[in-house]
Amino acid sequence: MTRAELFAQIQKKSSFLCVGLDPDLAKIPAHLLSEPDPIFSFCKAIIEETADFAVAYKPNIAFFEALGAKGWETLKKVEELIPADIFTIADAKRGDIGNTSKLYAKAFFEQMNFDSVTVAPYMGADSVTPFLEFEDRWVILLALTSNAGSMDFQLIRDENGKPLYQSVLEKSKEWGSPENLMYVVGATRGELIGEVRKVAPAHFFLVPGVGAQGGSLAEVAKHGMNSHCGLLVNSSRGIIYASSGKDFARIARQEAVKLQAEMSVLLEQYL
Ligand SMILES: O=C(O)c1cc(=O)[nH]c(=O)n1[C@@H]1O[C@H](COP(=O)(O)O)[C@@H](O)[C@H]1O
Repeated sequence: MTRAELFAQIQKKSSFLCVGLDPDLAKIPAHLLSEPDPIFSFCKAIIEETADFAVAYKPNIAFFEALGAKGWETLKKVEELIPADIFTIADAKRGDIGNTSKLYAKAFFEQMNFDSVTVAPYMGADSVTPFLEFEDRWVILLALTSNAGSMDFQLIRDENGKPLYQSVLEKSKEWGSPENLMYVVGATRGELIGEVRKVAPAHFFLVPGVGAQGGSLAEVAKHGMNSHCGLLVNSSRGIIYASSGKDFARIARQEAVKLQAEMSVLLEQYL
């Protein structure tokens, strides 16, 4: 999917919601456990109920990989089920020496048909650029993550006072463009989102951390929105586990509607 197509979807749905698919056998409603593929049944119901309000889905690969070979089959079926006009993110946080990254890219862009994959920047240019060689496919590079451990490295300052995440942004902008490179910026980072925006004015940000991790959607929009919206805000547990009963999909839909309604107001305000 191109940047223009993604923006068109955002405008059409008045939404920049990414629904995170983090399906855990220990958390999905008990009545699904007797189904032949409980994780698929769960994701299918969530997708069917939320697709009108979401512009992206982000299956977190760990939740599928943990189930072994069957998990990979389920992941492929889930990816194929997502409507073609919705952006797909393989949240795999990959990155390795060049020839290995190339095969990671093939796994997600050829074996499966994801629009994008999350990638860690730590190993540098040759670990990231193989993912950028696929037409209309995207790298979503970890910049400033939502977790407490992000302080350990990402906020370390160099001798000029520049934090490491800023060096990651500046360097990686040479590898791709706003047409094929996004950044992960955690919703829990408040006004720092504005600092990231200064360095990357045109790029999309994938923003996890609203809902279960406590980030504020209004703050994210205030500091992060650009003229093409420039934001995909993810919520996983806050939507998919809003109910553990037989009504889980309907309640997930309600949570998605709530976020979309808030996003619609923010789009009116800032675009
Ligand atoms: O790359 C990510 O998606 C990611 C980056 C980050 O900084 N923080 C973060 O929480 N995530 C992912 O975003 C999702 C957040 O889930 P919830 O906290 O349940 O909404 C999980 O799949 C995380 O792995």
